[in-house]
Amino acid sequence: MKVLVTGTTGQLASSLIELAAPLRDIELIAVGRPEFDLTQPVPMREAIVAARPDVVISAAAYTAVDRAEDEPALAHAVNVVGAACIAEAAAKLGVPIIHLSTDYVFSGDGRGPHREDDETRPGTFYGATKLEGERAVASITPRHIILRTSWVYSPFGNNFVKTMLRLAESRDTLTVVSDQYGNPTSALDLATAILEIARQPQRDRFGLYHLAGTGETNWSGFARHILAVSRANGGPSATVQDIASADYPTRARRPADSRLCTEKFEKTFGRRLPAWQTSAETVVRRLLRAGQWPKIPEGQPQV
Ligand SMILES: NC(=O)C1=CN([C@@H]2O[C@H](COP(=O)(O)OP(=O)(O)OC[C@H]3O[C@@H](n4cnc5c(N)ncnc54)[C@H](OP(=O)(O)O)[C@@H]3O)[C@@H](O)[C@H]2O)C=CC1
Ligand SMILES: Cc1cn([C@H]2C[C@H](O)[C@@H](COP(=O)(O)OP(=O)(O)O[C@H]3O[C@@H](C)C(=O)[C@@H](O)[C@H]3O)O2)c(=O)[nH]c1=O
Ligand SMILES: [Mg+2]
Repeated sequence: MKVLVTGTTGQLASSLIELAAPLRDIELIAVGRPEFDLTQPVPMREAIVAARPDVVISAAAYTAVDRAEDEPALAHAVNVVGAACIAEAAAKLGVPIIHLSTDYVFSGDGRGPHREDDETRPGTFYGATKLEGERAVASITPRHIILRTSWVYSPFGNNFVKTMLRLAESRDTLTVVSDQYGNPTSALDLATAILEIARQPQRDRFGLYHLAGTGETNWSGFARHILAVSRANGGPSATVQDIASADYPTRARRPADSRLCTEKFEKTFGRRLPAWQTSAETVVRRLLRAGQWPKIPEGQPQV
């Protein structure tokens, strides 16, 4: 079968490309920049229609959480208008779309784990555009599987794991917020589950689901685990000091508790993602082997 993913260098797109490469039954096509830009979504939509995939995975998004506060129009163009255009292509072909969304649709002021029908109230512009994007996709085609995931890391692109390894190279102590709770998710685990869903006939499984790594932590707990694994494998290490969000000012205010309840996904699809600690260990070890943890994300404070 032919599976099309939007985005070419994103964490999830890269994971899908890597995992699908050896599979005989899946031909994976990635569409994205520089050829196609979601701010000009019509050519992208037409290219998708012309490619005639059996399923579309809508993974590309504007993901710079802080920068989105200052570039609301761009974030909206990509996450809402762009996502809608991708859904139009899937609708025109009559094929399912698997669209990715985020835990940041929740304000995080209430207690998690959040269920799919819990009240959404994004506190960031990124979260607001992702929520509007979900709604646009759902209104355009009933054949949608919307997956809200969280705290994604991988050997690819920019992410918190790479940032921690990078900072630990030059510092003895890292200060990391300990009052924001969530579920770290490996993009490779996510991609594995998505390819499995893509293979199955969808029928009555369309809808909205939460899908994230099993177990929960806060950012400092995540950092501590990353650096413990790194240290044990001869990589950079540092002491992690807990701080409050108030002591780590950022342009966008992150949710305090955006933990996701993944029960609905488990009941419907009969699987859950591995424990976040196990998957994080796999990714850290792989990064250490490759000697790679480049680039602190643009627009992020580099304390
Ligand atoms: N990262 C995270 O922590 C989380 C992500 N998600 C969601 O999961 C999905 C996948 O995220 P992830 O793989 O981590 O994202 P990344 O930030 O790693 O990658 C984003 C992708 O979107 C593409 N993109 C951004 N702007 C445009 C544009 N104007 N035109 C075309 N493509 C564009 C990028 O393209 P290019 O390759 O050209 O840079 C890149 O391929 C997204 O929908 C995201 O909202 C949900 C929860 C957590
Ligand atoms: C680098 C760093 C970050 N932090 C804090 C800032 C923030 O509250 C938290 C996480 O930082 P980041 O900027 O890496 O994470 P952030 O960009 O907010 O990650 C989010 O990205 C989007 C795309 C999503 O959809 C979310 O699920 C989530 O993964 O850690 C520290 O406390 N110390 C540090 O040294
Ligand atoms: Mg970030």
